[in-house]
Amino acid sequence: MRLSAEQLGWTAQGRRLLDNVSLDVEPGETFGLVGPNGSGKTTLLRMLAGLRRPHSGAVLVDGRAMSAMRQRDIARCIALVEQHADTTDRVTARQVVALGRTPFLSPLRPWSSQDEAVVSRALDDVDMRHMADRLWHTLSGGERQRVHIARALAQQPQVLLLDEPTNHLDIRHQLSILRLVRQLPITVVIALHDLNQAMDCDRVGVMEAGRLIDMGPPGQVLTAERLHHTFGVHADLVDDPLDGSRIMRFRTVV
Ligand SMILES: Nc1ncnc2c1ncn2[C@@H]1O[C@H](COP(=O)(O)OP(=O)(O)OP(=O)(O)O)[C@@H](O)[C@H]1O
Repeated sequence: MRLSAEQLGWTAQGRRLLDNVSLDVEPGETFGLVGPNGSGKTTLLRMLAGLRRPHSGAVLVDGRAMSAMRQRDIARCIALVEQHADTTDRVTARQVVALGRTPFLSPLRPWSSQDEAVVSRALDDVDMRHMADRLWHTLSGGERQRVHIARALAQQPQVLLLDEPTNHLDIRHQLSILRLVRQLPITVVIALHDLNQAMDCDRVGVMEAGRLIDMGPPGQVLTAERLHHTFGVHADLVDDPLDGSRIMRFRTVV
């Protein structure tokens, strides 16, 4: 499924938080969104998920205006994993993941063993099956994050939007979640602060002060000059002698 943004704009309290953002994410592509704190990544992801309406411009899903789609239809094809999603309800991990099936349920299509299997598979994918019956408030930050990713996977989306999905995870779970996301045959837009992780995306886009100022293959976009000008750090780019991949070594603040 193709996800497009056409000249998106959003203003709050006189500040232009998204400024003329245009983007085409191809079916099956993994697109990384990078940029300093406050550059607009979350604002853009929420708009791509249909949770925030643009003040100008449009989001298109396979060429169809999202503004003309019902929320339920959007939820049947697009899932968002938010950065700070939380719940105060007394629910188990499995119940949170089961919420991912909501867009598909109706009086004519009640909960079935197929839904149960999708939920179990999603819990397995994030290594949370063994904690499925734990209450939400007893889970650690990283465990909650994995449950939220499982909820999005249980939605079986064609477009998956992830807002810094690895920020609470230990290194093993970071690597396994990123590998899982890359292997999914769906369209993915993922906001990342770890620029070395962003190197594994098909393309990256750089946000700066609400604008998408550059996009392309990570090796072409994440240059020493870009790191200097947009991220305010001096860095060296070195080639890993084992596999030739590009690694960033951050040195000092500009
Ligand atoms: N509803 C709002 N009203 C006013 N300002 C807002 C609102 N929502 C977000 N902002 C501001 O918009 C800017 C962009 O925020 P956003 O969360 O999109 O950035 P981000 O790139 O995701 O940042 P981070 O890397 O810190 O998560 C920030 O300066 C934020 O304070």
